[in-house]
Amino acid sequence: MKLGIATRLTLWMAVLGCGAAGLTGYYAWDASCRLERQSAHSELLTSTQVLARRITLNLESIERNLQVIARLPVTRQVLEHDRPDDADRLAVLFAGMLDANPSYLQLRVIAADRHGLERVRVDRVGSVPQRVSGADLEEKGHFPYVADALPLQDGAFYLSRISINHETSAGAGPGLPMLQMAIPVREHVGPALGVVVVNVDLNGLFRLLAADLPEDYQLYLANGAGDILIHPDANRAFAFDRGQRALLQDEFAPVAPLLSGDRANAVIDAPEGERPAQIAAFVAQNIDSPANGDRLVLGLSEAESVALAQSTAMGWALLRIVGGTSLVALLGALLLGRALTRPLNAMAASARGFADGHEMKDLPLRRADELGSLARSLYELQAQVRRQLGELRHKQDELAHLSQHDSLTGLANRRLFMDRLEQALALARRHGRRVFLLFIDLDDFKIINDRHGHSAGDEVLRVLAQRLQSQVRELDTVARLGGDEFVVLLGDAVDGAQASVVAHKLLGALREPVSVAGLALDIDASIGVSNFPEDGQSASELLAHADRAMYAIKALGAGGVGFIGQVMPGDASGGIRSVPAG
Ligand SMILES: Nc1nc2c(ncn2[C@@H]2O[C@H](COP(=O)(O)OP(=O)(O)OP(=O)(O)O)[C@@H](O)[C@H]2O)c(=O)[nH]1
Repeated sequence: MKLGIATRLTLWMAVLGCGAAGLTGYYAWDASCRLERQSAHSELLTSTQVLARRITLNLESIERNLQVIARLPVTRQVLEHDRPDDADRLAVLFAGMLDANPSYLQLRVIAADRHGLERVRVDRVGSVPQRVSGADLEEKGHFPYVADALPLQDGAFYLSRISINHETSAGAGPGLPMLQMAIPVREHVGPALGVVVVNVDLNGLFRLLAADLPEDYQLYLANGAGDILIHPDANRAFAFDRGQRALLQDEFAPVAPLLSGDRANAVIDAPEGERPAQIAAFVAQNIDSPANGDRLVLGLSEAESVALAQSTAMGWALLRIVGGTSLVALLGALLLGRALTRPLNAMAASARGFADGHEMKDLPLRRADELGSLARSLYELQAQVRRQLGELRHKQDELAHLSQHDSLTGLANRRLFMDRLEQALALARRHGRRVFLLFIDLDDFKIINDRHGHSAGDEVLRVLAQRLQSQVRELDTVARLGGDEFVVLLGDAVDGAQASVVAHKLLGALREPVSVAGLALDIDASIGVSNFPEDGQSASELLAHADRAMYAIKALGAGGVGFIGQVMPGDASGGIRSVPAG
């Protein structure tokens, strides 16, 4: 199928318009996605770093609280003297501290002697601090938070690994992920009297720390081996406690350098797998204590769809804009295509009309653009073609005239004369009319040429031709057969008398002197007359008889008019009858 300019133009413009709008939209959306992703990376990393810093600060705060308790005189007195009053006062303090610190599960003072007997202990039961006393107090000397903390220097503290609390006898937090911190209590010098121990609820601690983070952030925590401690999917946390293994580096491979200490942080674009695509940031945080150090890896993640929500919304908005722009481009292309092709079609129709002989009209001549220029060119072309056609017709007319007329005198030539004679004979046959033919030959014309020159002879021929023409009527035909021979066809002469009158009138006109180059030249002529139907039936027959009559007159030597047809016996002219003038 052949497409027109309008269709092709429309398609091209539509493709270009839609393509340009689509590319612009795509690159704008892509740039927006990249910027928003970078922004999400940066926000996540900063939030994770802030969270890690909060952990450190929180642990420092816990340590400070324990230091304060360890240095209280009442704490030492409880350990040294085991007086109930002191224990009561310390228990009230512990209850107040549990109230003030929701992540504290348990606060205890444990003696170094008596196998590490708990002296003062306050547990959190539900949300209420509750003192444990009397026979419910237990010996804890064999637990690391006692055994490892007692030898510590003043100011140092013990920090347990994060684990699930399996102390079945413990009044608070059984089965919960937990962190224990302990500080020795001593006089200025000498061995420790005991330890102050706090059990911290890990989940509670992180709930507090992460309370002001956006809701869609998900928290990860792993120990130095990569064991997951906190995970959005609770089933993956503390897998080692159930004899399984769930490692953060298995889920997020780029975390491995953080665990080995090669890197401090990592930002990850986790592709879609078991869960939707995520953006995550991880920070390694050393938890140093004189007794045992550990490394924690803390992470925050956000679903990519949430992180890039604005870009997604912008993508849809861009899609609508691109769709609208494409529609406008399509309409514009359609209108432009029509605007361009309508005048072109009109011009094409005009040109076709011109080819069929009509004048070109409705051309957009006043337009200032290329179409206007094309229209003006067409208009000029039309004018030129018309001019040239006119000239051609004129030349054709000239040629036609030349082919039928004598170039010297302008009279009809032999061909035209014979045509007219044939026509006249046909009419005469049909209407039963007569036709008279006069054959005129100038006498001694050669002498004029010889004496006065050929051009003078020409002038004489022209003058005499005009005289002949002026003496006959419009229906009659005067022709020059060549040289000094003329013929006259009398179209409506009815009889010989009328023909004779005309012949003598012509002879008289010829005999008038002709002025050439200041000379008055006398001319004479011999005229032979034949007529249809008496003297012949055909044109050539009539012409030959008129010629014969003319020669017969010429032979008499004095010019004049002679008729053929009525043979006069004994006439020396051989049937030629000389007709006297008038
Ligand atoms: N100037 C001029 N002379 C012509 C033209 N055509 C023929 N002639 C001359 O006309 C003359 C005709 O000569 P002829 O046929 O002998 O006739 P004539 O001299 O009139 O003699 P007769 O007919 O016997 O009276 C010749 O000299 C031709 O050269 C022409 O177009 N112009």
